[in-house]
Amino acid sequence: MQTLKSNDESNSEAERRIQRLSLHLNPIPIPHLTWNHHHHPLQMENCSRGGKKLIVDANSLTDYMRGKYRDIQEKVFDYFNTNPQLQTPLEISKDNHRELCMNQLLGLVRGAGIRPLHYVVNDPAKYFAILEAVGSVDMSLGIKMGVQYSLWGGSVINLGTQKHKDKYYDGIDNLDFPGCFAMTELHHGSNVQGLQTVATFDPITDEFIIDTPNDGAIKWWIGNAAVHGKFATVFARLKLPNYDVKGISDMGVHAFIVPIRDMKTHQTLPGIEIHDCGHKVGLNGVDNGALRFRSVRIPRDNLLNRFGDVSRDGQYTSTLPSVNKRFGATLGELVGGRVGLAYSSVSVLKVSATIAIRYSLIRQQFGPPNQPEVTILDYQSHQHKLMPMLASTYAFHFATTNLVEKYAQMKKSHDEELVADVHALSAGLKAYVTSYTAKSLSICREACGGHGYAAVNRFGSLRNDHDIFQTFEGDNTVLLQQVAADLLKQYQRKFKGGTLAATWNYLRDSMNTYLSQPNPVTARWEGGDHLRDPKFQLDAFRYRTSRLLHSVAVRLQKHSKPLGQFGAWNRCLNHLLTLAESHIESVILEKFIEAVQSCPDPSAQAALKLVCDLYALDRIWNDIGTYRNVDYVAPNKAKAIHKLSEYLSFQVRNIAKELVDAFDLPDHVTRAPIAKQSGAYSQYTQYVGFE
Ligand SMILES: Cc1cc2nc3c(=O)[nH]c(=O)nc-3n(C[C@H](O)[C@H](O)[C@H](O)COP(=O)(O)OP(=O)(O)OC[C@H]3O[C@@H](n4cnc5c(N)ncnc54)[C@H](O)[C@@H]3O)c2cc1C
Repeated sequence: MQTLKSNDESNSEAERRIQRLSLHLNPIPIPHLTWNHHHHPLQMENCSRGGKKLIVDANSLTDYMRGKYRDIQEKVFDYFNTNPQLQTPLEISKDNHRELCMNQLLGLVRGAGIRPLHYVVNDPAKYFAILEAVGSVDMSLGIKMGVQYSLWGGSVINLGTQKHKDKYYDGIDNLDFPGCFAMTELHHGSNVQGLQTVATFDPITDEFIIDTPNDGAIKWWIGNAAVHGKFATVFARLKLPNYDVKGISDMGVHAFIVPIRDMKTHQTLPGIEIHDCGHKVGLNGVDNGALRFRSVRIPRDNLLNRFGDVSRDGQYTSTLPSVNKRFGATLGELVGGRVGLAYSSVSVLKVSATIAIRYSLIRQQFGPPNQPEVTILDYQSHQHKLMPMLASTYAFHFATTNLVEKYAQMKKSHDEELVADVHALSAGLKAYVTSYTAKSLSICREACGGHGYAAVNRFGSLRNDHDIFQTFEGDNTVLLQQVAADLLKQYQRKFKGGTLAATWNYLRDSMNTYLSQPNPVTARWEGGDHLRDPKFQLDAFRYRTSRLLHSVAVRLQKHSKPLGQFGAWNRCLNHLLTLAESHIESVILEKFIEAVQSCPDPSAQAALKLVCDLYALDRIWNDIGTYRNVDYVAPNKAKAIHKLSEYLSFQVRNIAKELVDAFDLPDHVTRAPIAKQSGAYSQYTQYVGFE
């Protein structure tokens, strides 16, 4: 068995070995940051592992990355740090976890005095910052808070009118009115228009009668329903007596406030049956339940009537002309949940990457005979696992921060284009980021070997709790199709001479470039300056998206005659999903490049540029087959891209410590003993009981 050695024990032999390990990587000088207005020379130092290493000041990087709302995040961290009774233990039963989670939320609101609904309404970016911090205390708590404030609170605020705000705002905010968001049914999750619960208007009593017409319509998976909820926003088909035809008209899916438990006794109200959805793969601090309604009467006022209303005499009114438009507007108001998930998923990725990288910097395994062992992050394979992931974490940080800003702007301006933009962008980023994080959590666990499997080192709970982020608030495969559909709409608009929404603007130029063949001269350019030029990188991403968009549009047209629209869509589905992902990658890169360019500190800017180049080139390399197939990249260039991305991984490894430090996650947030910033091994041995 190899003996464990501390970090300090590296000596010149080990350094020489690492140098040998990295000899195949020709150092390529870091190109001038031509867009750096400050023109400070970049500071480099000789690296013990060979080559040059950037000198990075993690603090200035943190200052740049840190959102405006760090103070409130620290308030959350401090509150839980100083209230150990509110920290979630590693082993806890489902029922205890649910109670603890409710107490954590009560503590946050009534103990720490943080009022999330206030921020949902007035400062959404601050609300998402709180959600992020709370999620890193316990992801169940983040979701519980999301159910109460984004979903239950958000539906009342965004789908209701002033009378609803007057009646419910304070109770939701101070948790007197814990509530649920009851959309999904046993038979329908993604296809919300297929919901079957009904709300029939009774003009005699001026009430709606809520019914579950069959078992397929039982509301399922409803967070906060099994134990704590007193109210639910129930999505149901609004039915009205139609006197003209002596029948009933279906006005489509609407939202209704339904009290489900008695305010005083907490007993389930008559006509309502509630069951527990049971033990889950993760998020067991959230009490998901199933609800059945049998002729449950609620006042007419409980219809959340912003987009459609029913008068005392049973007349339906709406400013929106069709069922589809009303449905679109209703769901459009709920994108906040998606924005929050994308943003929180990045924070899960930050925690996971921090644990894996900090540990990989102290862990040593193997070495040349009779020589000190090598730090595992110096293995090329390990760099390949973790460095592009670290680069992606940075990329997602800037992309989701931008999304949050856009969302906050949209809430203020209600500008129609911005609404459409945020809708598609939130769908795309939520799908892309949560899928990436889910895969990365397994990679991080594996990168930490056996110790990654100890529950105390977090990967198990992070993976289990986060996994469902891929499904709720819109299944990722379904969301990507919305992005593809939106791109096709924009594409058609372009050919009709219309304008493009801001996020898709690039398509105007790149579609034109695409329609000509790739340039055979630039296809051969392989110099480091060229490959690290943001213009080359963005062009390559956008070219791929434009090409996929054009080709799928042609294919859809071809297949729609024999197969119909639905059949044609299904025939091209994988192509459409690749298109959506490619587009989202372009947007992420664009936001990253903008963030690098606006960074005021030269050392932080140089570090970000390195990371951004790795993000871009690694993605291009991952999809090199596509680029080669159309001769966008000649064989020599493909080889240069591969070599450069390996080299960049190596360079990023050199500043990996500073890069994870810049996430600014204190040990009491990362919590894993193997990732402690000092004495990791001793904390780990103490955890299992050694003195
Ligand atoms: C822990 C948890 C908490 C939840 N909390 C709530 C809550 O509080 N309130 C609430 O209303 N709901 C809640 N949900 C429900 C959740 O929103 C749904 O599960 C989600 O929307 C997906 O729907 P589904 O389960 O019906 O999946 P399905 O739509 O049945 O999807 C199953 C599979 O089919 C694929 N698929 C479906 N449609 C298509 C298509 N058109 N093209 C290609 N593939 C397709 C999907 O990609 C997926 O892989 C929760 C769920 C869970 C597990």
